[in-house]
Parts: sequence; C-alpha cells; structure tokens
Amino acid sequence: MQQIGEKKRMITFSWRRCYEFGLSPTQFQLSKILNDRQIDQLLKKNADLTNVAIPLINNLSPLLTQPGHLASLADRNGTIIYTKGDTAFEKSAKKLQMQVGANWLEKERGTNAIGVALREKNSICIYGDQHFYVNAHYLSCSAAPIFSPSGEVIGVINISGEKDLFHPHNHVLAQLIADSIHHQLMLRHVEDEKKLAEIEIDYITNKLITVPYLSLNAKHRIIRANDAARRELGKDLTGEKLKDKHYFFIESIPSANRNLHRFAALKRTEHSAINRELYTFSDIQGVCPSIMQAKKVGRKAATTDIPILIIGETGTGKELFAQSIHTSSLRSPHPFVAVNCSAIPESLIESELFGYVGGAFTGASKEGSMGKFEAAQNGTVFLDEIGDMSLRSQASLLRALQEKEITPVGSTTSKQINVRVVAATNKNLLQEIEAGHFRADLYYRLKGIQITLPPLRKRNDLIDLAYYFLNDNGYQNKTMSKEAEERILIHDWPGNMRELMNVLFEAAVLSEENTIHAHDLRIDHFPVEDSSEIAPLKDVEKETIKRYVRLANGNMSLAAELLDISRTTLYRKINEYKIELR
Ligand SMILES: Nc1ncnc2c1ncn2[C@@H]1O[C@H](COP(=O)(O)OP(=O)(O)OP(=O)(O)O)[C@@H](O)[C@H]1O
Repeated sequence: MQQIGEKKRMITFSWRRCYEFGLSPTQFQLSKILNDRQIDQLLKKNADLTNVAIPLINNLSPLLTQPGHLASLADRNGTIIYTKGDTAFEKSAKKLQMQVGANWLEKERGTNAIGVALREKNSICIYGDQHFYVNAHYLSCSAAPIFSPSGEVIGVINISGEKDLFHPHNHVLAQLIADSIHHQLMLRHVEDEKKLAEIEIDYITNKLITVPYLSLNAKHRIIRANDAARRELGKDLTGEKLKDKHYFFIESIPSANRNLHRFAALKRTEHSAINRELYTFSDIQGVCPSIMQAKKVGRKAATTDIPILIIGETGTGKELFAQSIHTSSLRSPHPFVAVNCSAIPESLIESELFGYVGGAFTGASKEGSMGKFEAAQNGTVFLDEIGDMSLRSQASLLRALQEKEITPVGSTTSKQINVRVVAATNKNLLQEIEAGHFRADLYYRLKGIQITLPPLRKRNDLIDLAYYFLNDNGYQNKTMSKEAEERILIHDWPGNMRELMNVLFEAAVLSEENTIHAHDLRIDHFPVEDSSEIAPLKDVEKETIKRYVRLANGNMSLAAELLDISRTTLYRKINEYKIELR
C-alpha cells in the first residue's frame, strides 16, 4: 500500500509544477480534442495496449459503469483513447473534457490522477479539492500506470467518479486492471519470444548441425528433430521414445531451478570425438567458489566460438576443462584434438600442426601426413603448454589463426580450416611477453575468454574432493582420520589433482582396516623455491594464519580453533601482520 506521506508528496509536487506551468486553479481552459482520424491513428499506434486493455475494461463494465462513474484508458502521453462509464456521468464529465481525444497531462489539466500517475510512474488517488482546478473538485479519481513487458509506462487506467459516490475500492480496482493488462502483455511477449526461440532452434539445428539432432523430454520422448534426424529416422518422430540411445550423445539440460529437464541428443559420427569418451562439465568436481566460477565461465564460453585461454598450474584440470568446453559446444560431434606444444621439437611443430606433403623433408613419409588442425576440422584444437612454443612456431600459428587456413609443409596450396582453439599454459604469459618469449599479438588472439583454474592449495573443498576421488575409485568404505584430513589441508600440493589422487590411492591401498591415517599419506616434499633461504618465522606464521582463515572460509572462530589460539590472539596477529582478509 502506498504510504500516505508519499501520496502527499506526489500531490504537493504536482501542484508546485502546475504553478510553474503558469496555471491558475480558477482559470480552467478547454484544450484541443483530437478529431476522429487522429483518434483512429492513435488507436492503431497503441494496438498492443488496446487489444488487451479494451476487452478487459468491457468485461469489467458492470463494475466500472456504476452510477456516477467512468473508467478511461489513456496512452503514454496522457491522451484518453477509450472510456467506459455511466452514460449520465459521461455526459457531465465531458464538460471537463474527460473524453476520448483529450489530453490529461498535468500541463493541460492541472493536478489530476492520469497526469500524476504518468509523471510519477506510480498509482495515485486524487480526492475532490486535491485536484488543481476548482471545477474538478466534485470528482475523485484513481489512476494506475500500465507497464510494458520491458518496464516502460505505456498507458494509464483511470477510474473517476462523483466524489460522494466514489468508492475507496476503486483505487485497488484501477491497480488490478493495470496489473492484469501488464501480465497479459507479458504472456504475449513470452509467447512471441518462445516462437522466436523455436525459429532460432530450427535455424541452428538445421543450418549449423549437420548430424541428426533431437530434443528429448524428461522421459526421453522426442519433442523436436532436425532435418538430418528426420531423414535418417523417419518423418514423424514427435512423441516417440528414442531407441538405440547408444548411437547418440545425450546431454541433460536442466531448467534454471532444476525442476524441468530436456535432453539434447546428437548422433555420434564415425569420427566423433565423443566416442573417445571425453570429459564433460559434470566430471569436474569441486564446490569451492573459484572452481564453480570457472565452470560457469566455461559453460558460457562453450556456447560461443571465441578462443579460450586456460591458465593454471600443472594438474589443475586444464585439459579436463578444454574437453568439457568441446563436449558442450556445437562442435562436439566433430573431433577434439590435443597437442602438447612443449613435447614437439621446434623443427617438427609446423608439420605436426599443419601437416606435410609426401617427401617434404628427410624422414617424412611418402604419403604425407595430415596435421592436427586438419584432423580437428569443424571441431576443437587444444594447444596445451602454449607458453613453451618457440617464437618461430608462434609466428606460423598466428598466421594460421588469422587467415583461417593452413599450408602443409612442402605444399604450395593452402587449405581452409574451421576449428575452435582452446589454449592452455601454466606460465604467466604477460611476463613471458615482457621477457620477449611470447608474442603479444598471439596472446591477444588466443585470449578471447580467459579461464583461470585455482591450484589445490588455494581451494577450500579439499576434503570433499578427497572423498569424491576415494568413492569414485572403489574405496567407498574408506574414511580419513582427523590427522589425515589435517595433513591434506596443510600440504601445498604442487602437483595438484594428479598428486592428490596418487597420494590418496596409495594411502587407500596401504591403510589397514577402513581408516586412512596421516602416516598412510606419503606426501613428497619438494624443496620450495628459494630453498637456500629459510623463511623468517614471522612469514611462516603469517602464511599459516592466511591459510587457516581461508580453509575456515573466513569463519574466525573456526580458524582460531584450528590454529589452537584464541580469537583475540588471531585478530591481534592479523593486525600485527597487516593480513588482508578477502
Ligand atoms: N576438478 C576436477 N575434478 C575431477 N578431476 C579433476 C579435476 N581437475 C583435475 N582432475 C583430474 O586431474 C588430472 C589432471 O587434470 P588435467 O590433465 O586436466 O590437468 P592439466 O592442468 O591439463 O595438467 P597438465 O598441465 O599437467 O597437463 C586428470 O586425471 C583430471 O581428470
């Protein structure tokens, strides 16, 4: 309910504006009324509004045509385009020009419900002498703005009546009518959007997906099929259950609140990368905010063709992400080809990436060979360890990416390529650029969307991950002692997931009974960087505090408990070491 004070403010401000317009309460002036042709034009212009509003007003006519009452619909500029009311009252209201074709903005009619509602974008009730013009004091009026689906005011519904007959419920009634019009407009808008989305889906599934594609409902019944699927599986597929599921790659598509499900089914092709059982986003474990965010970005990026650069230490899941991006992209029926750039000698990288013709160089096969880019045609090329590529190879790669074509070594003709590039590195490429080891132009071409994967030591879901890996690998009955969990939390995990998995599986085998103890975890201790210098005690303490606060997710009581110090001591040390808590 509108606050009394707010209503008062609206009316006071409106009166102030009327004086500023130079109006006088006793000098009401008639203004121009639109002719029939102009009214027709206005009705056409407001067809979206009137198509919904007029039938609704007519349906409510028993309520709106009570003695001494009149309902009117005005457009966004305050011109009345439709009225419905008690005929006798309608006649008397005409003296004030409350009629179709008249404009009721404040400038024209002083303070009135239509004008104030439009100005304030809010519903309002103007009783008797709250009207600016004296000759309108016999009226009381309630008006509510009507909003379009995108939130703009597109009109006003107004109910006016002789002030002694005017019922306070009219205010609620006007608001209900305005809301109902808004909801109906929203429904129509959603319907239009749905039709458009269907046209778009049709376009994508027929023009961009050349293999059979089906949409399935939660029970795996077909609700949509592209032309390729109809050709292959028969014309009328709608409603049928999908047989031979193993020929399809099926991905679940949940609604935002996860209570509705669709499935997208893509036919596996002979060359399909999917046959090689690539990872999908659902294989990426973890609940810590940084990995959830990375997954969110990855899923979004998968729907585009923009190059992706994945940054992360060894074993943080860069290839896992690259594969997941591929499998949830439209390129998934086509190959995913991974190239480890650091493993290929500089002299061979061009032939490896772009192929070569027979006898192109000593040791080359007679038939020649297809390069990785061509092998990935229409799919995804994953360029791992891109930071280790030589400058010469970077130049050839840049050329291929810019021109979208490759020239096999020893050949004079080039071939068009259509691949999505996902690159990954554990190096800081900006530092590499500064040191002159990496080309800035290539960096910016690869870094369309950047995904940074957190190292294990910066994640706060290690114990969850450890249990997931144990469960997933047949060690469901193993639990970890408190000390073992602490050991996992304290270790730095330079080898990240790979190291965690190795340590855990070894411990699962070594542990007697069903509990993994701290001594079962055979953690390698690599010398830390700058091992020649032992870190001062203060630094060690600072780092330990930071780590425990992070592990406790910022919960200071828990962090203090884990550190075995009081909360006061913890806060004192945080101040003393100027530790920033984020
Ligand atoms: N979030 C995760 N959930 C489940 N498994 C993971 C996750 N991250 C990594 N792994 C697993 O850890 C192993 C290493 O991952 P991956 O090879 O993708 O890492 P990488 O960053 O590409 O490593 P490198 O840089 O050494 O090539 C894989 O077996 C992968 O399945």
